[in-house]
Amino acid sequence: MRILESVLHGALVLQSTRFTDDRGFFTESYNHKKFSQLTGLKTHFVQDNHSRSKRHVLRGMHYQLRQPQAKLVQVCQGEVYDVIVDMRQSSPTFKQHFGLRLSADNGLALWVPEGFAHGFLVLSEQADLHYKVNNDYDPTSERCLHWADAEIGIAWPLSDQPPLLSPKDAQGLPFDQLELFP
Ligand SMILES: Cc1cn([C@H]2C[C@H](O)[C@@H](COP(=O)(O)OP(=O)(O)O[C@H]3O[C@H](C)C(=O)[C@H](O)[C@H]3O)O2)c(=O)[nH]c1=O
Repeated sequence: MRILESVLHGALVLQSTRFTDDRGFFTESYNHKKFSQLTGLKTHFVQDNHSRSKRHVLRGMHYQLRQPQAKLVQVCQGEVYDVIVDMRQSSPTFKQHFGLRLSADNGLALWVPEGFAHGFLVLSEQADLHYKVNNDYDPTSERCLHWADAEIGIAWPLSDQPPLLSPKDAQGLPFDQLELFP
């Protein structure tokens, strides 16, 4: 695994190392020692998440206020447009967002520190997201930034179809109504 670029304050785009042969490929999707040496981070992941979504699904933009989660996000099937928004008032990139295509083919991973809202739009027939988090799920402190918030202005690669949203995400709040991180 290597760092491709640093995006927003503290977030990283990583490239996994693939050992390809006639059968296909092998990759260490996560190696604690190599990740720590590469990033200098002392991260203890407590939960692995796996979500499967069909084309046009948009999940997000979510964050947990009281138990903020850092995430290491990868796609192991299909392709998504993955987006993070910096919700940390003290950050030099506060209110800025970054998006990229994560796919089973490109083998990219996104390191998302605590304090970011996270979401994605599915671009393939189906997409499986695998991501590690370093804090427990806390639905009582979960907040949802509306995916189309005009102040943030995410340029989603939408098709002619509107995104498929959960009722929760359809009721996401505007940025100026959300509690933020210090
Ligand atoms: C996140 C989570 C959910 N759940 C249960 C709660 C619901 O019964 C069901 C679906 O939850 P939800 O609709 O919140 O799932 P997503 O819309 O994929 O939420 C995630 O979407 C964005 C992309 C994120 O980065 C977060 O990890 C997370 O908020 O799974 C759990 O049991 N544990 C969990 O950690």
